[in-house]
Formats: sequence, structure tokens, C-alpha cells
Amino acid sequence: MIRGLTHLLGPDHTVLRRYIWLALVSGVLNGLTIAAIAPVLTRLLHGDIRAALPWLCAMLIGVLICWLWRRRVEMAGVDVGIAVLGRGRARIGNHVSSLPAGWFTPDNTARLSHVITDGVMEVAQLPAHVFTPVLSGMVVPVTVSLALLALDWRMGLLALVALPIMAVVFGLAARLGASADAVWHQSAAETSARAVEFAHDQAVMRAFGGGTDFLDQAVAFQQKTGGRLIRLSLLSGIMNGWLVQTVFAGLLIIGLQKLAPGASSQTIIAAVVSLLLASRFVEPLLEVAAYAGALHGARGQLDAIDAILSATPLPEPDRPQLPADSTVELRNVTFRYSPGALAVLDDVSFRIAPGEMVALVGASGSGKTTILRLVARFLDPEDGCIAIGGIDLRCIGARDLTASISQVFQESWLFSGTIRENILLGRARASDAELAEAIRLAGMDEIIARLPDGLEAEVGGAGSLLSGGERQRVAIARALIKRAPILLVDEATAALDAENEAIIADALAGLRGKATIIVIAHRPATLRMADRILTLAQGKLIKNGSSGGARGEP
Ligand SMILES: Nc1ncnc2c1ncn2[C@@H]1O[C@H](COP(=O)(O)OP(=O)(O)OP(=O)(O)O)[C@@H](O)[C@H]1O
Repeated sequence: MIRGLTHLLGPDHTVLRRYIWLALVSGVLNGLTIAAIAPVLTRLLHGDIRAALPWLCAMLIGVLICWLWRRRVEMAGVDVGIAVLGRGRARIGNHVSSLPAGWFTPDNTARLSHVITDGVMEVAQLPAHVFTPVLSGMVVPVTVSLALLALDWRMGLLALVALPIMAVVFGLAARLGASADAVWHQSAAETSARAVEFAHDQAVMRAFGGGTDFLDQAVAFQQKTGGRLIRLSLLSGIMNGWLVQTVFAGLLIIGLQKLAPGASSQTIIAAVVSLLLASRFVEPLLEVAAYAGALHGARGQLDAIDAILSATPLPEPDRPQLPADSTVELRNVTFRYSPGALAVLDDVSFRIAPGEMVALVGASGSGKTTILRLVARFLDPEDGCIAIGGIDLRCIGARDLTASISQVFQESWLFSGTIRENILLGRARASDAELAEAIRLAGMDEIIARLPDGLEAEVGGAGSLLSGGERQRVAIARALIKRAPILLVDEATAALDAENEAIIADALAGLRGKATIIVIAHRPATLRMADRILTLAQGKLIKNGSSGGARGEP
């Protein structure tokens, strides 16, 4: 668990180290203060107040130091929490942004959103609310059992032997809950993802009279996994508590034996003090046992964070090379989305010269979008290589590759913010004149004139305040302003009226010869405009010919 937190904090793990050190010292100080009860009580019960006084003072000073030290531990715990919320979150963000775009499957996306919202918060609260009593609960009994050893060797020995046994049982109980917890976290992530989908796609569901079945299934699964988790947490809590009580019973039996009739007053006093210490020995252990649920809950979150941080980023070249020009070449590329699955692309090779416009055609599922994803290096091929300007994509730095490629994909992803911000995402430093030119070429002048806030109009989450065609035009303006030497276009099959289609055609025509264009083409006009048409069928390139031969194809 500590390792997981250290991984999350990365170079900032020193705050965690400081906190642990302070918490352990706090445990020792607490233990020593509790142990001081023994000489105080012994002397008081013997009626020797004068001899008890120095010990009493030492104990009171100990209580004060413990109280002050505990404040330091709490503040250090808060510092760790703040580091987790701030730098830990940033670390997850930085790491995720270095992962291949292909990593963002619905499952991983749901897990990521669950971790960023709930997981990090749960982990951030761990030090202040859980670790402090747990660390103290582990150290105090060690110190108290040493004091017991000095008073009654049999009780001390039992306490010392019981400690490692309890540590093993507590660990096993935590492991028992951890697997149930991992399944629960996964089901919780899935339920949140489905709830968002459910809300987002209400219009479609209502149109088709869709029920809530898919959401109900996720909720039912979460209920089942939650129930199992609660049962196992309860079981492990009971098991831990039962073990601590058994050890306490053993200590009581040994201590009470001394109170047999005829025992000397000295023996009775030693027995009473030992029994008091025994109760202080079990108290923190019961607290640790009670925290078992919280601990393995947090472990589940830490494991989920660890899984994200352990995902392999796209390897960056040691010595990045720059592409010589905007040639795009696939050499014997084979790709499958998961090991053992059918090859989505099978030994595909082609070369596109700088400034050439190539249309990709083929039946649905033939691999057209996958080719664009591979050229943009969302994913790496299994076999073969993809090169830009003669350089393998794997030898080009991520920043240079991003600068080389513009994309207009069907989803036309827009982000919350204004139209201006969404377009300038293409090139933040574009001048006003360049912005105006991109807007004109993307046919957005009239839309912007119509909106009360013009360029400053908010597009809403994922561009929800704009129509499908308007979203597509913002995406085109963004791609145009970037002026990348390579343009990848997935021509939308839906949501485009004749006007929007004409605008896309104009934008492509304007770029013809200036950029290397690969377009997944659906319209005859685009096919006619292309210099060459590549036809795919079931992941194989079956035709690589001039556009003349394909004119009129859908
Ligand atoms: N993320 C993914 N994980 C697993 N399989 C995928 C994934 N994306 C696509 N596929 C599969 O890969 C194959 C090729 O998909 P691709 O999207 O490249 O086809 P396409 O030719 O662009 O289809 P369309 O014209 O319908 O968009 C399909 O069988 C598809 O089911």
C-alpha cells in the first residue's frame, strides 16, 4: 500500500516518508507514555506517593508531547493528502497523456474517470484518517508488550508471540477483501460509465423505446459485488476482532492466576498493573482490526491507480529524427487490436507522395479508420512499419509527429469552451488574420455572424450546443489553421447536408497539392477529386489505382 502511494507521488514521495517517520515516532511515544502507567500505579498502590511523583510528572509530560506530536503527524498526513490530490492527480494526467490513444478503450476510460474522481480522493484521505491510527496501532502494542515482559514474563511473551501471528492474520483478511474490492471498483466504474451513456443517449433510447436494461444490469452487478464486499469486510473484521479478543483472554487468564487467595499484596499489585497494561495492549489492535475494511478499500483504489500508472506509454525515441517531407508510407503493415484476434490489417503496403490526395474506400469494417489511427500513431503496428518522410513513426518525437498531422475525424471532438478556443487548439499562436482565413475556408463566417456571442460562443461539453454540421466545420477550421503537412480526414457519412458536404469538398480542394491528404471517402465528388484510390477488403489492400477507375463509386 505504501509502495502504491510512493508510486503515485513519484518524486514527491518525501512528504510520505516524513509522515510515516513522524507517525512511527508518535506510536513509540504513545507506547512509552502508556508503559509509564506501570511504575506510577505500582508506587501509588504501595502508598508511596513521593516515589510515584517523578513518574507521574514524566507521564504527564509524555501525554503533552504525544498530543503535540500527534498534531504534527496530522498536519503531515494532510500534506500527503494535498500532494496526492495535486501532484498525484497531475502525475496520472501526465502519464495518461503519454499513453497511446488506443489505450482509451471504454473500459479503461471508465476506470480512469472513476480513479480521478473517487479513487484519488479516497487515497488522499488515507494518511490523515486511516494510516495514523493504524501505524500507531501497530507500534504501541510492541512497546507495551515490552513493558509487560518486564512486569510478567509470561504475559509479555504471549503478547510478543501473538503480534506477528496477528500481523499475518490481518494481512490474510486484508487480501480476502482486496480481490472483492477490485471487482467492486471495476463494477462501480462500469456503472458510472453506463449512467453517463444512459443520460447522454436519452434521445436515441426514447426514439427506439429503449428501456433501462443495460443500466439495470450494471447496477445489479454492482449491487452483487457490493454485497459480497460488505460480507467479506464484515467477516474479516469479525475474524480480526476475534483473534485480538482471544489474545486478550489469554493475557487475562495469566494475569488473574496471580490473584489467587493468599497472594502477597506485591503480587496482587503487579497483577492489577499487568492487567491494565494488557487492556492498553489490545485497544489499539482492535482499532487496527476495525480499519481493515477502509484499508482494503483504499488498496483497491491504489491498485487501480497503479494499473494506470503501469500502462506502457508509447516509447519515445532516444534520438528523435525529423521527417524529410510529407510522404506517407506503409510497409507490410499487419495489425490486430488484441493478441490472438483476427488481423484487422494484413500485410498492407502503399506509398503516398507529398501533396498527393488519396481516397480510402472499402466495405464497413475493412480497416480504413484503423489505417488513419496507425498513421496518427494512436497505436503501433504488430508487424511492418509506417513512415513519414522516410522516417519510421517510432523514430519521430511525439511533438514533431503531432505537428506533422492534422485530423478531421467523424466524431469531430470539441471541448467545453468557446469556438475561438476550439479552433485555436490547432495552433495557439495563429494570428487574427490566419484565424479569419481558417473560418472562411471552413464556411463558418455565416454561423459565427448568426450566434449572439460570435467567436466567443460556448460550444458546450463535446460541442453539444452546436449542430453536427457546425461541429464538423469547427473541426475543419481547427485542422486548417494547424497547417500540418499531412491531413487525415474521415468523411462523415451522417449529419451532413449538401452545404456542409460542399464546404468539406472546398476545404479539401483548397488543400490539394499543398498537403498530403488521406481521406476515407464516401462521396463521389471526393473520389473524383482524389489522385488515387486505395481499396481495402477485409484488411487487405486489393486495389491501388487512379481515381478514374472508381468514379461514381459510392
Ligand atoms: N478499438 C477496437 N477494438 C477492437 N476492434 C476494433 C476496434 N476498432 C475497430 N475494430 C475492428 O476492426 C475492424 C476494422 O475497423 P475499422 O474501423 O478500421 O473499419 P472501417 O473500414 O473504418 O469501417 P467503417 O467504414 O464502418 O468505419 C472492424 O472489424 C472493427 O470491428
